[in-house]
Amino acid sequence: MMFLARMDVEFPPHLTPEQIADFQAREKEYSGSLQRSGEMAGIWRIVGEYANHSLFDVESNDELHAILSGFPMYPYLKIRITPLARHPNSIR
Ligand SMILES: O=C(O)CC1=CCC(=O)O1
Repeated sequence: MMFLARMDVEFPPHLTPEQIADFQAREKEYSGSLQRSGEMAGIWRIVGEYANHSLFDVESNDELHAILSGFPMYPYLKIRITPLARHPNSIR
């Protein structure tokens, strides 16, 4: 099952730059492992925003939820999910 996620990052003002850098480092590690295992098929920065579009290839809604809630920055992410189905005109 393919899902498109839009994630907007909203850090609260009380976090220090060091705390933010730590979240970003842990996020990069977790995201990298999901990309290497294939559950995260890609991630793109949305130009001009602290936000991304990511593509997930997972077995179920429950698996997607577990993956998303495992992101270290999850408490600071506003996530919108679009389930994707194969388009009849797709040649792949
Ligand atoms: O877009 C970001 O920087 C936040 C993020 C969520 C998943 C990821 O890899 O980065």
